Amino acid sequence: MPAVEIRNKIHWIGVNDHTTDLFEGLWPITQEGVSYNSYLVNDQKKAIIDLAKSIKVDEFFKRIAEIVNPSQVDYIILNHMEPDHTGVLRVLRKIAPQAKILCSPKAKDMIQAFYGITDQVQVVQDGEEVQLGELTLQFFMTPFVHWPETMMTFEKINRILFSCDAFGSYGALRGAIFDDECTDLEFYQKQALRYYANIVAKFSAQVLKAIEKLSGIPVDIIAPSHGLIWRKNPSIIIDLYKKWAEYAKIPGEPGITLLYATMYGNTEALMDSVAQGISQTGSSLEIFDVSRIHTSYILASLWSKSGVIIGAPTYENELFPSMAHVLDIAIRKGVQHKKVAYFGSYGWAGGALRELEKQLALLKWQMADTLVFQGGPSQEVLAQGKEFGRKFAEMVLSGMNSEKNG
Ligand SMILES: Cc1cc2nc3c(=O)[nH]c(=O)nc-3n(C[C@H](O)[C@H](O)[C@H](O)COP(=O)(O)O)c2cc1C
Repeated sequence: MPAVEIRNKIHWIGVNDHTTDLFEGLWPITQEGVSYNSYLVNDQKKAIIDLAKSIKVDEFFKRIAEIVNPSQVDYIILNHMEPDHTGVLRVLRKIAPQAKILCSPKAKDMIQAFYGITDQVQVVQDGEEVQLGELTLQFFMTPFVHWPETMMTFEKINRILFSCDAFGSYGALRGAIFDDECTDLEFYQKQALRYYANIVAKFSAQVLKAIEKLSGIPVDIIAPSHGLIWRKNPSIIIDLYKKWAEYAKIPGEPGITLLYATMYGNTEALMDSVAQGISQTGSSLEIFDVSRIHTSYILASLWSKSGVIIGAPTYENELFPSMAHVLDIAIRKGVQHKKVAYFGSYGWAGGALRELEKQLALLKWQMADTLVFQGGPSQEVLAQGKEFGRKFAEMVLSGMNSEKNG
């Protein structure tokens, strides 16, 4: 996709990545892709704000060359050191050795550690400004959104906030780079939530701090490093980020994530009854077979919904491994404050619940109900399952004030 003018003298010079299967080596993007948004300010001085992953080197330099000769770049602004934004730095340094790298105090050592670059690195302080001619860039430290060295860059005349990972999403750009040109905002909002739950959620307290810190700045356009540029309605993505960051402190919106795993269909049979019971209440419901659906997608649901139902059989005296894995990732990502219920089949002595309770203690999720059964579910157990789902969903919908009953 060729460079796109955002405002006079300011261009998007990003690249789409359709070949990386796992973002950060972990999160699937085979279907969705991702963009590495980079920006060129072509004033008396020329500045590039954030770069791209090294595999996109050819395309990236072609994009710069559409606007300026890459050797004439004066400033390279690194908001964040993660290699999806800095991977082409060594090449750019070779092409434009005179260009000054501007970065946060914490990023200086990291530039040396990641790329062996020490000269022409200039640290900027919180609030510091750099005049490029008509346009002025101002820097704001936003630590841990997403790494400790992260900062954001604000162009004062056009009021554009180059926010790096904050307000970003998975999803390659499909021709439209602006929110007002995009015919499928829902796709990017969904991918923004998945991106948030996978990558940013752990730092929700710092996200809220950053939003609060920047609230006094008159922002017209949010230009993140991944996904759409929000120029018509930046408040949409700001409000979503605020809401998602708050979910680190509260259970989330009323609704249920139903996770299940099954070897021979016994637990799955009960899952259908449980889902039937839930659906009678009108509660929102997302169902995931945890052995087949990647945790990346499950985390988005877990992060945003207040209730979780776990259906899994006993496996070698413990919880079924793929369920234990999902919950382990939820522990690492700090998914907390949920109400939870468990059901599952066992063959002779059970044991899944024992291990689950250890994980729930780490998650600080509150167990509301359990339903364990031996072998296949009888008609009676299926009826109990339906009731179990209905009762739990009603509790979730009513704000989850009911006491523990399992
Ligand atoms: C590899 C394997 C290990 C199992 N380990 C246990 C166990 O330790 N304790 C137990 O009570 N049942 C155990 N079972 C039996 C299952 O829990 C039982 O078959 C259950 O009905 C399976 O539910 P599903 O059809 O939903 O997978 C095991 C089954 C398999 C295949």
